[in-house]
Amino acid sequence: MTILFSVGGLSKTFTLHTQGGAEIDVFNDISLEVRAGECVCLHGPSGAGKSTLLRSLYANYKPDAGHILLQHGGESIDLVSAEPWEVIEVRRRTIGYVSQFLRVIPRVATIDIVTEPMIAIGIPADEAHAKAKALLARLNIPKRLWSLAPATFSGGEQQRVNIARGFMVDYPVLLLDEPTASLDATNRQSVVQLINEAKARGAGIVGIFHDEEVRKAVTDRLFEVRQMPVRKSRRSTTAQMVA
Ligand SMILES: Nc1ncnc2c1ncn2[C@@H]1O[C@H](COP(=O)(O)OP(=O)(O)OP(=O)(O)O)[C@@H](O)[C@H]1O
Repeated sequence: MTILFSVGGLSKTFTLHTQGGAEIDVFNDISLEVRAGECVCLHGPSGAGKSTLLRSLYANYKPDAGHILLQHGGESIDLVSAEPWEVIEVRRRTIGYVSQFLRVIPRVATIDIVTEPMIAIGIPADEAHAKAKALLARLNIPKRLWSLAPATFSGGEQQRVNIARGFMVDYPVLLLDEPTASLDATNRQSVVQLINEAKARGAGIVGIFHDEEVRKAVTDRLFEVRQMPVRKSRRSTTAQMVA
C-alpha cells in the first residue's frame, strides 16, 4: 500500500524561556510510516508526548531533528523544513487535523465554520453546504443550532462541530487528537463510522484515542510513545513500534 508519510529520526525538546531556559526532551529519534487506508493509534502514558508528536506531524511544532516526508500533490515534501506557504497548502489539501477543542470564531455561524475548508479548495458553495448539513445531521447537531455561532454550545456539541469541519474535505491524511473525548455512546459510534469510511476511501490516519472501544474499532496498529526515566534534570521519551 502507498506510504502517505514517513517520519524518521524525529526529536523534539521544548525550551521554557520564561522559566530559566528549562528544557523538556519530549521525544527522541522517532520513526513511523503511515500507509493509505490504515489507522495508527499513538499510545502511551499521560505526558509521554502523544499530542506533541501529532502537532509536529501537522507542523504546529518544529522538531529539532529528523524528517516528516509527506506525499502532497504527487510530490514528496518534508514538513520539518517546509516554508510556511507550503504548510498552508498542505493543510488545505492533504492533512486534516481534529483537535479536542473547537477554536470558536466569534459571530461565525456553525454551518459556515463547517463549510469553510471545502470552500477554501474551490468547491462550489451549494455543494459544500449540502455536505456540511449531512455531516452535522450525522453528528446529531440539531438543525436549530446550525445558524448560530458555537461559542455557547456544550463541550460535546463543539467537539462534534469540530469533527464535522475536519471531515468536510477528503484529506489523504487525518490527524485526530481524542476526537471522541466529550461524546456520548451514540455520537462516538458516528465518529467511528466516519473514521472507518475515511480508511475505506484510502486515508491514512494517526490518532490518539483514550476510549478503548473507539480504539479497538478503528485502530490497525499501535505506536507506543514511551516516557523515559529522568536524565540530568531533563525528561525524555522514546517511541517504538509494537505489533
Ligand atoms: N507547548 C509546550 N511547551 C512546553 N512544554 C510542553 C508543551 N506542550 C507539551 N509540553 C510538555 O511536553 C510533554 C508531553 O506533553 P503532551 O501533551 O505531548 O503529552 P501527551 O502524551 O499527549 O499527554 P496526555 O495523554 O496527558 O494528553 C509534557 O511534559 C508537557 O508538559
